[in-house]
Formats: sequence, C-alpha cells, structure tokens
Amino acid sequence: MVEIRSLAYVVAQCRDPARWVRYAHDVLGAMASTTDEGGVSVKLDARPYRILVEQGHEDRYLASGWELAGKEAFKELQLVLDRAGIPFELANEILCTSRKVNALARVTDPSGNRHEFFWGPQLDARPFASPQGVPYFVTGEMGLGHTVLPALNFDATLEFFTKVLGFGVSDIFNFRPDPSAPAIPIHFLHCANGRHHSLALAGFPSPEGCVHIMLEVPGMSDVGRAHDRMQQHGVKQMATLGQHLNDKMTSFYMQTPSTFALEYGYGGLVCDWERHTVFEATEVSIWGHDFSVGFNEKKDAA
Ligand SMILES: Cc1ccc(O)c(O)c1CC[C@@H]1C(=O)CC[C@]2(C)C(=O)CC[C@@H]12
Ligand SMILES: [Fe+2]
Repeated sequence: MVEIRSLAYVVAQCRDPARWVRYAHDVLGAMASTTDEGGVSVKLDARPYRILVEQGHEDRYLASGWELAGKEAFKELQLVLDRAGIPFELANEILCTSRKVNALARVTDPSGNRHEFFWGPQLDARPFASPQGVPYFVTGEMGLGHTVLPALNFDATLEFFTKVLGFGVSDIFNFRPDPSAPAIPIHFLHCANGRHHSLALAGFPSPEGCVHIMLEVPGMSDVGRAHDRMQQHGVKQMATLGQHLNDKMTSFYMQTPSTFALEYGYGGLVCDWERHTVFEATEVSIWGHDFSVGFNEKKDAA
C-alpha cells in the first residue's frame, strides 16, 4: 500500500496572472512572485510555493499536487498504479523544474481531474513574511489545506482514491438541494496526516475544475481580517461566515481569479485515525455558511 503524505500544492490557470499577484498579496496575505514561465507562485510558508498559477486561455483549476515521503514511496506508487492498470506519465525535466520536485507522475482520475504525485520538493531559505500580518498558514505535515473536486464518475473516483491510493473516508454528506431528487454524495477523505480532509469528492459538475480549495490560518481574527480585505478589494463572496459540522472549521468562501472558490478558515479538526469513527453529517454547518450569496445564487432573480 502506498502512502500519500499530504496535499502539497495546487496548480491553477489564469488569463491574467497579475490578478493573482494582487489577490494573493492584498486579500490572502500571502507572498506572490512572478515565475520564469510568465505565471505566478503564491508562497504561504517555508515552501517556495503552495499555489502555482500558469498563464493560459482559461480561468480554471488545473491539478492537485500530492506528496510522497521519498524515492521508495514514489517507486511503490508506480507499482500500485501499474497493478491497478492506471496509466501515468512521468514528468520531464521542464515540468520537474517548474514544480520544484525531484520526480513526478501525472495521473487523470476517473472523473477527469488531474493529479501530480511527486517526491523531493525543493526547499529554499526564503522565510514566509505575510504582507498583511497573517501570523502563518497552518500547513506543515498537514499540507496546504484541502481541495474539493467534481466527481461525476463518483464510485470509480472514490474507489481510485481509497482502494488504489489508500485514502481513508473521514465522513460523508448527502447533499439534497432538491428534496424530490436523489441526494448528491460528498465524501471527505484524508491521507497520512491529521487534517480532517485533504480531499473531498463531490458528485456534481464544476466547470472551473474545482469546487474550492481551503487555506487555514491560526485564529478567528486572521479569518475576520481576511473577510475585511475581501470586502475592501471587491472580491466576490461565495458563502458567508460559518462553522462546519464535520470538521468544526470556522470559515468563509470567496472567488479566486481562476474562478474556483477559496475557503479561508481556522480551527479545523486534527484527527487520530486509529480512534476515528466515520459519520454521516446531516447538516453542512453548525451555524452560518449561507451558500446562496455565491455558490447557489439564484441566477433568474428579478
Ligand atoms: C459540508 C462541508 C464540510 C467541510 C468543508 O470544508 C466544506 O467545504 C463543506 C462544504 C462543501 C460544499 C461546497 O463546497 C460547495 C457548496 C455546497 C455544495 C453546498 O451548497 C452545501 C455543501 C457545499
Ligand atoms: Fe471546504
């Protein structure tokens, strides 16, 4: 069995990457630099980047980057993919240089989402210093945060992550926007770290390639100050402030320049997977999180 350590990075595409420089710097409170390829890298911690933005003809999400412990684990991953009959493409030097890793394998999951599995991320000596006074982003062993991906081929995609890649189910939610229609499954999955979920699979389409990514900060004032900056800079809000029932995170959602949403929160559960029980949450949140301001906007409102 292969062990995926954490969600290390995400790759986005943007027609105008300069928008990401302002968004990262002014709203997220992260460090943004332009890349040699004409994109933008967003730095949140000791790593050179956690969000990589490539210049392109669409505003969308491109890929999720998953970290393996080392070269042996990377070899094991290739064996596991071969055994499951899942094709992968080993990255050339150009791609490894762009991602700042030693080796990388690209895979498309059964719902068409792209994933990059790698070992040996590069570390430089540039410290993180937030331009907005964010003390730090909660990353480290728990990785970047989480990503929620569309999975129309739900069962096969869930099987790929749990049976092939060894993710565990943290809990499940059956989304019922229309009481007369069948529920839409959302499954929350963890890999080899304590973060409640690094990945969620949602049984509905998302033309942006991702429903949202989540970044975690240490406290309520860090969330509140980011909420102020979202309003000051005219960024579109996708859900109001609230607290999730499953992982207890207090957060709000806003749009990114690549059109998928970003959840900015604090206080997410750190789980002991030996002691964990899988729940079905019957509510999204303990309080707040009005998704009708963005995600579930009534487009035909007069
Ligand atoms: C339910 C839930 C638990 C923990 C999370 O970190 C989390 O983001 C969610 C919400 C998932 C989901 C979403 O992202 C887009 C809008 C959705 C589909 C809703 O309208 C309800 C659940 C929401
Ligand atoms: Fe989330």
